[in-house]
Amino acid sequence: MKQYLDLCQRIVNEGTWINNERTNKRCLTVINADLTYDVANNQFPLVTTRKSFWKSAIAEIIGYMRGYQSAAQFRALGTKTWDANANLNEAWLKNPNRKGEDDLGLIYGALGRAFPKPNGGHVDLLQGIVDDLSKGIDNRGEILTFLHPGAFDLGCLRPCMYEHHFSLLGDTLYLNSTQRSCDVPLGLNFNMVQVYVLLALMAQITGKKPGKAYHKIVNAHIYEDQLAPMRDIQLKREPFAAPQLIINPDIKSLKDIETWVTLDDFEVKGYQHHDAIQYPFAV
Ligand SMILES: Nc1nc(=O)c2c([nH]1)NC[C@@H]1CN(c3ccc(C(=O)N[C@@H](CCC(=O)O)C(=O)O)cc3)CN21
Ligand SMILES: O=c1ccn([C@H]2C[C@H](O)[C@@H](COP(=O)(O)O)O2)c(=O)[nH]1
Repeated sequence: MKQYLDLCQRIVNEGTWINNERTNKRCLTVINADLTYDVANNQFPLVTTRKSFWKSAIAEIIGYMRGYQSAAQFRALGTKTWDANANLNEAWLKNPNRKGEDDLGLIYGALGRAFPKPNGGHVDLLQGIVDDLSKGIDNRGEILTFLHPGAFDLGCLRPCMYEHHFSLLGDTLYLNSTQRSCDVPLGLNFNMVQVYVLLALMAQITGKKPGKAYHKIVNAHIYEDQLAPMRDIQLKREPFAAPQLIINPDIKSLKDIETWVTLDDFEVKGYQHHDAIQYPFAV
């Protein structure tokens, strides 16, 4: 939590104003941030200086692991966070590749579960990594990537957290996640949870111990209409201790995640937080 608040404060103190054409908003921006999550000791990185809707964040990462391509699938799992990008994003609405209401196109898991091969066919990157790690194999390239520059016009948004690289040291699983663009008040609140849960879940289904997760962010920004509540409300609050995440131990395979897991399989213990703050969302 401290590292999150330090990043927010750093943007407020040292950020540069950059005009963003896609959203037509200015962003106070810094380049490069590195966050670390201690999954081994269950230090769940949940923001405590406002109420966090962590279930939505977990729904998103499960949707990515399942290869979802529609905002309706995300809603059925328990989050509305993809509705605006599917149905209100001007550029996507005009794009002839959009297949109607709720379509997101080739985003995140839709690529990671069926990455097109240059010579035809697809590779299921996530299944390959799960198979290797379960056998104790780390080929120094256990990379789940959602980034395919040739597919940018086939989806509503380029992936923000675009790569997750898993590593084994003995029985301990590590994760390095990379994010190209980060909406710190809204998106990062979720992305920290997702990096943590991805390592915790992958360790659980491959029979490994979770170690640390390292989260690299390149462009970290606060939109102009988010600055006042961040600077004058959220940053004035004292954080509480980190809560703990409990994951249903019956989740034992990727098939389980694909078929029956719901948000009821996740519980947060000891979550003490300040009041909610509603930040504006830039589409
Ligand atoms: N500008 C922008 N920021 C983002 O963080 C973002 C995008 N666009 N587009 C794609 C996804 C969608 N994500 C979202 C979308 C909405 C919320 C949001 O509204 N969060 C509220 C309430 C969530 C809820 O009630 O479930 C929050 O207070 O955290 C968060 C992340 C993250 N991504
Ligand atoms: O997981 C996510 C997804 C999106 N974001 C934010 C980062 C940016 O503010 C926008 C995406 O806009 P681009 O113009 O494509 O960079 O969404 C996030 O923080 N986390």
